[in-house]
Amino acid sequence: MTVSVSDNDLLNKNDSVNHSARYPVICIDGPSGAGKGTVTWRLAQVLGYQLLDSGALYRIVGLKAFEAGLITADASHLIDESAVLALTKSLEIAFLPNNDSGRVDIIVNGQAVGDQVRNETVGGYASQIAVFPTVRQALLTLQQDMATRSGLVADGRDMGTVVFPDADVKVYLTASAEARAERRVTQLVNAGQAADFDSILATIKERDDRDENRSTAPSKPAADALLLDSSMLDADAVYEQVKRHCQDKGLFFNS
Ligand SMILES: Nc1ncnc2c1ncn2[C@@H]1O[C@H](COP(=O)(O)OP(=O)(O)O)[C@@H](O)[C@H]1O
Ligand SMILES: Nc1ccn([C@@H]2O[C@H](COP(=O)(O)OP(=O)(O)O)[C@@H](O)[C@H]2O)c(=O)n1
Repeated sequence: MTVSVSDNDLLNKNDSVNHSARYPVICIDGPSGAGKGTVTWRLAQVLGYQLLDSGALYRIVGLKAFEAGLITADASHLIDESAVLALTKSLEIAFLPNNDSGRVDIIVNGQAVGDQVRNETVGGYASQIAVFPTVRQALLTLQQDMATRSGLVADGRDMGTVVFPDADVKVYLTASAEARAERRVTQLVNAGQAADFDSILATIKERDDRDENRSTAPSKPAADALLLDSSMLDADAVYEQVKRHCQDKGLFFNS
């Protein structure tokens, strides 16, 4: 697998203040719906850093594994790890930051992958293949390589624990499962789609359970992470707290 990122205005804006050979890395980990993507995007924009949406990598592999018949939606049969690994290695992925959506667009083997990859079902596929150590290993160095060109804000489950253990800033963003399910309902309703709170809550809890209890790189706070519960905070308040923490760790903000 290869991953590339477009050289657009999101990248390297802050290069003038980063003269060291090692670029700053900010890790934002936590469960689904905690608000990681929202604060990651804003930090990347303000700081001019590159953005790593690591969940998108697992989502792409999960979707392609489902399409290839390697996994089922109900996680009912034993998955062939070596087949998922071979598929992972065959993928060429490009990320293109999209200012309209506040997310990265994803190109796989030259073809744009639509919004489908962001839905809850594909999140479930992702968490099925994310348990495999060999698949995680195949994704490791290409994630780490993204910190060699500019500052990086990395969003995921194991950014602070496994991928960037020496990161300058680590945040573990949580919220109650109910608050996160409510956000997903609002998101779907705003997109004109039907949303059932109870089934979304059940799906979120199932994914939390799989992500937190797998043996390789489980979702958990790094020992040196700031723990932030966003249940009672809006997105601006979360950003301000994370920004303050970054400043405490020596990162410079122009605005
Ligand atoms: N602090 C917050 N309070 C309420 N809603 C939020 C907050 N942060 C993000 N959201 C909204 O919740 C949804 C999920 O946020 P997102 O950043 O995608 O979470 P994650 O990346 O952790 O899954 C989005 O619709 C987003 O606009
Ligand atoms: N660093 C990461 C990122 C995601 N993942 C897996 O990929 C799934 C989708 O991640 P995501 O970050 O896109 O999900 P959301 O938090 O946006 O719902 C997670 O539920 C994890 O199973 C992972 O194992 N490690």
